[in-house]
Amino acid sequence: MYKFSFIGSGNMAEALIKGLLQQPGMQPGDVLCCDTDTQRLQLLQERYGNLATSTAALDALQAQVTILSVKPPFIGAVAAEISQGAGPDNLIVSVAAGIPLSYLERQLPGCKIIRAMPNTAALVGAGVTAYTPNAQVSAEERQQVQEFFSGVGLACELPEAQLDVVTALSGGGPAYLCLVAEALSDAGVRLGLPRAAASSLAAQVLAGTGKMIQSSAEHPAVLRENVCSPGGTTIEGVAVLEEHAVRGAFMQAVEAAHTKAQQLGELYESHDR
Ligand SMILES: NC(=O)C1=CN([C@@H]2O[C@H](COP(=O)(O)OP(=O)(O)OC[C@H]3O[C@@H](n4cnc5c(N)ncnc54)[C@H](O)[C@@H]3O)[C@@H](O)[C@H]2O)C=CC1
Ligand SMILES: O=C(O)[C@@H]1CCC=N1
Repeated sequence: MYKFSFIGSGNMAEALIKGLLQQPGMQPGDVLCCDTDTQRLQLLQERYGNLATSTAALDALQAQVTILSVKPPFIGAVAAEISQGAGPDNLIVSVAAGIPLSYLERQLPGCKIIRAMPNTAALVGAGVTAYTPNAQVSAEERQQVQEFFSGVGLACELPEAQLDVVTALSGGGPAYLCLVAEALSDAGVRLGLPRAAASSLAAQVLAGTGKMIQSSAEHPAVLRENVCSPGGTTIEGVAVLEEHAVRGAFMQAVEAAHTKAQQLGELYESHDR
C-alpha cells in the first residue's frame, strides 16, 4: 500500500510530492504517480528518485490517500476510470479548481472525498491549503488530510462555499506575486542592475516581506508606513502605484478568478460527466 498516489502528475502534484518528500520518514517509494504522459513520469523519477509510476489511473487506488490532480476538464474521465474500483475504503482528495463535492460524489458514489485547494508554494513547504470533507470522511481521516497538507505548509478546513474564494486568492496567489517579482526585477534592470542581482533582490523582498507580515503584530499598512519616510523616496513610488490603482487591480484580479471558479462549478453542478 502506497501512502499517497496522484492521478495527474503535473505542476501541482509535483509541488505536493516535493514538499512531502522533505518530511521525515517519507521515501519516494511511498508515492505512486499516475499520468498518461510517460515522459512526465520519467522526468519525475529523474528529479525525485524511485517514485512508483503507472499510466493506469486505477492503480492509484492502492494508496491510503489518492489525490486527483488532473485539470478540471479531465476530472470526469478520470472519475469514470476509477469508479470501477473505488469504494468506501478509498480516501480521494480532489485539488481541481471549481469542481464541487456534489459532482465528485455523483461520479464516485460511497467514497470518502475531500475537495481541497492547495498552492504551488507546497514545493518549498510554504503552501497553503483549505479543504472540505464530505460526510463519509471520519474525524481520523480529516486529521490524516490535515497532516498531509500541513506537512507542506498551512492547512485548514473551511466550508465548501468558501473554496472558490480560496482558489482565487491563495490558489492563484503565487502567479500574482511572481508577476510582481518579475516586474520589480525588470525595473531594476531598466535602471541598470544586472539581471541576476535584480531578480535576487526582488525575490528576497517578497520572501522577507511575507515573513515580516506573518511574524509582526502590526497591520501591513503600518509596515508599509514604516518604509515611507516623510519626503523620502518610497512614498514617491507608492504614489505612482496608487495613481495606477494597483490595489483595485489586485482586488479585481481575485474577483475575476473567483468568477471563473464559480462558472466552472456551475458547469459541473448540472453535468453528469
Ligand atoms: N497549478 C496550480 O497552481 C494549481 C493547480 N490546482 C489544480 O490542480 C490540477 C492540476 O493542475 P496542474 O498541475 O497545474 O496541471 P498540469 O497540466 O501541470 O498537470 C496535469 C497532469 O495530468 C495529466 N493527465 C491528463 N489526463 C490524465 C488522465 N486521464 N490520467 C492521468 N493523468 C492525466 C497530464 O499529463 C498532466 O501531467 C487542476 O485541477 C488545477 O485546478 C490547484 C491549485 C493550484
Ligand atoms: O489557474 C487555475 O485554474 C489553478 C487553480 C488555482 C491555481 N491554478
